Amino acid sequence: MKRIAVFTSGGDAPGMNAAVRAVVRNASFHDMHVYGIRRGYEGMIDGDLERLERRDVGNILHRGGTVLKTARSQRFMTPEGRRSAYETLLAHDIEACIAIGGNGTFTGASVFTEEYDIPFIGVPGTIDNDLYGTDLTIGFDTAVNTAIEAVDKIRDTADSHNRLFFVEVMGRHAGFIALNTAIGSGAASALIPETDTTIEDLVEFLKMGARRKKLFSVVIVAEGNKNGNASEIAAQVKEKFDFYDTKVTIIGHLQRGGSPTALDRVLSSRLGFHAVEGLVKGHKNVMTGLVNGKIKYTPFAEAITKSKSLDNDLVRMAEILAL
Ligand SMILES: Nc1ncnc2c1ncn2[C@@H]1O[C@H](COP(=O)(O)OP(=O)(O)OP(=O)(O)O)[C@@H](O)[C@H]1O
Ligand SMILES: O=P(O)(O)OC[C@H]1O[C@](O)(CO)[C@@H](O)[C@@H]1O
Ligand SMILES: [Mg+2]
Repeated sequence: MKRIAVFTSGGDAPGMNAAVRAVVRNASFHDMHVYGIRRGYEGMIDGDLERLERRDVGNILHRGGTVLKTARSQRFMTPEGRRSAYETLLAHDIEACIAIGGNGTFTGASVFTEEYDIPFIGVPGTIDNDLYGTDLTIGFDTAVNTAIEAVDKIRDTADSHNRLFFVEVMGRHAGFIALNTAIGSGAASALIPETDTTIEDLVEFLKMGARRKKLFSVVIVAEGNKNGNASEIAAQVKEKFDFYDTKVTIIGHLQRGGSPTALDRVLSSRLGFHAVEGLVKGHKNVMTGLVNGKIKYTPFAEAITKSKSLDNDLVRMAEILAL
């Protein structure tokens, strides 16, 4: 294999640049030419790509965001868009692609590789950590660290004013960020999509805290939880229990930016490096993951259809430690 392409797609995640660097450097080691496609599938459709050499990916490992830019592409969802993307790859004699993104990106790759015979290897890059076939995704650790730092600050002011704060964190369909933020910041509770905590349950829990002289409280709300957004939940709780002065903070896209943590830098480097190793060994249409500390290749079909379950022990522990 002589010419490959790499691109980032979906939401950006801290560590994507480290993964791009690892792909380019290892592919160069194997005497391959690498093309960087800008703006994910959008750039693939538009022919927006250029050759990347070793020096082109210097000084990016520590930077957040993605130097290749990213996009959510409506056009790639159509057969016409995917045909244009294929024509771009043909025109540049690209023999394989390395896709850095989340479940949507690999769903797109799966559809594309059923239509066209070009091998793809996936690198899990999403702050949501919602991919089966890897214990961690690129950007998750940095996002959790950012959220915890924010909650530490909220605690100071919540404590000073005896207030109840609802802090909303990202996680479209998954509670990994919320649960880990709650544990790491010592929050009273986490409302996550994977559990069935109702407003009544939460109110009972907060009442118990108040009886135990808890003068302030922080509740972490995953955006994908079943009770609504943080403001809606705050309003419902206030109606049933108005002991605390209640405030809402949405951390939002702060969680997607910033320099990657050490863990994310090493993870991204390993996954990017082994994506190229996978291609060299003849793997195709698989996602490179890290399972129990070891590199594992999981077919796209499994990575996107199987769901990664939350560790129930962590859920139980979070509840007990918060009491
Ligand atoms: N069924 C599909 N068919 C074709 N392309 C798809 C499909 N699903 C997703 N894609 C492509 O993958 C892109 C990225 O997906 P998505 O926006 O869901 O982000 P993601 O990769 O899941 O990352 P993140 O969740 O971190 O934002 C989509 O914008 C679209 O171009
Ligand atoms: O930046 P956008 O396109 O609004 O996407 C936000 C979504 O992307 C993610 O950050 C990553 O999937 C989700 O947690 C969040 O719901
Ligand atoms: Mg996703």
